Amino acid sequence: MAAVLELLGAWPGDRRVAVGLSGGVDSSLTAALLVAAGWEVEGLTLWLMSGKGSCCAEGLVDAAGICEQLGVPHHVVDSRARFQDQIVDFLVEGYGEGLTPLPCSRCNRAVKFGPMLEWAAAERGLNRLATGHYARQRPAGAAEAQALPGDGAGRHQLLRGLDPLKDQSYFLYDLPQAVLGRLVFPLGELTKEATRVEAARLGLRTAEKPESQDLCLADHHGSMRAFLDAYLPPRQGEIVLPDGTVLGSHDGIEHFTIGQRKGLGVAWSEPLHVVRLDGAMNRVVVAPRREATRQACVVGAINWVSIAPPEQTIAVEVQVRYRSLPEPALLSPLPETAADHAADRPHRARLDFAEPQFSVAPGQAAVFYCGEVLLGGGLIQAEG
Ligand SMILES: Nc1ncnc2c1ncn2[C@@H]1O[C@H](COP(=O)(O)OP(=O)(O)OP(=O)(O)O)[C@@H](O)[C@H]1O
Repeated sequence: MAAVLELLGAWPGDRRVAVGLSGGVDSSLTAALLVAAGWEVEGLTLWLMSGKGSCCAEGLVDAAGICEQLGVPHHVVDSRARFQDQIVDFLVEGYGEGLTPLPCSRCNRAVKFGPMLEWAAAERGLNRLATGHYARQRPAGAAEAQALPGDGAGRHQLLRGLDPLKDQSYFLYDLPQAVLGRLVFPLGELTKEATRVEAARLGLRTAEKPESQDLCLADHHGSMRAFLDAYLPPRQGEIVLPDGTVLGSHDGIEHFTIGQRKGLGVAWSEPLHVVRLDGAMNRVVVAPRREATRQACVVGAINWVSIAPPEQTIAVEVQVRYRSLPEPALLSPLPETAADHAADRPHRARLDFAEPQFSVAPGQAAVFYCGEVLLGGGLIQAEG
């Protein structure tokens, strides 16, 4: 803990900071550490959803309680409309089209970090934001000289959190440089275990709160299935082999994901996996495992973080899911199309995996690393 306090104590420049408080133990300790290191802290909670539960009313109360305990101001910003528009509607639309959309990175960019920084600057004159994410940020200039497969000059770097089991850098790949340069992640240096121990030692009232699920919407609705059922009416369709042979039926493609084997409800001579979700035909396509891997994929809407957009093929390690292991791949930039050019994330690339990959799901993020440094990331595109 002494090392974190030392790091925060030596942080260059402005020591006034808004802390994003969810009411959980991670953000509580983040605020407590910054206070202990002598920073001027104000708590900021985004009200994301109506209802009870730790993500809603309960979270707001716990966040207010922590601020009271630490003797710092607390602010609540009603962001329910933005969350509904940017996350809930986006998810429902994506699942309906047969994607496996990733809400968290989008939420961090469009709902949390950008809007929190804007609010803090406009309303409180605070230009820095801290959160309880397990990731690390190295300000441009402070970045240690390190061999990266691209030009990292003048860029703020994003690094994995030191706890390999909690590292959340994957969900932060889409943050723009202007945002990254204003962030502080005190917990990136800690393990989750150390966070719990320190929160208990400091007597923080949220120290014993149970870990939330990876996805807040699943927490809120009880399960992902319950969330989807609330928004998408059941739509009966077929489960088929790639040649069109009908093996069974389903009640909505949104309940399946690429690579899934269990719960298909079809019998075949060998185990089958979901290989494609066909939104137009409302079909789930299944095949034996050997047909469920991909040697390559196209990634779009890339956000380059710790290096400038490369002009040539580079070697990276890539994660195609939050919980997947980093795998070696070659990344080759693709020419921009007119549609790419119009978008705010114009860069696309092709990934050639060293080994065939399983569970490469359109809609999920492919995030590129060089060791602990997050280089960039983008969204896996549907085939063809
Ligand atoms: N509604 C919110 N308002 C403000 N900041 C938030 C909110 N939700 C999350 N955050 C910030 O993002 C960080 C990571 O959020 P995540 O949902 O992954 O929670 P977590 O890892 O369970 O953390 P915590 O224990 O603080 O809830 C939090 O630690 C907090 O700083």
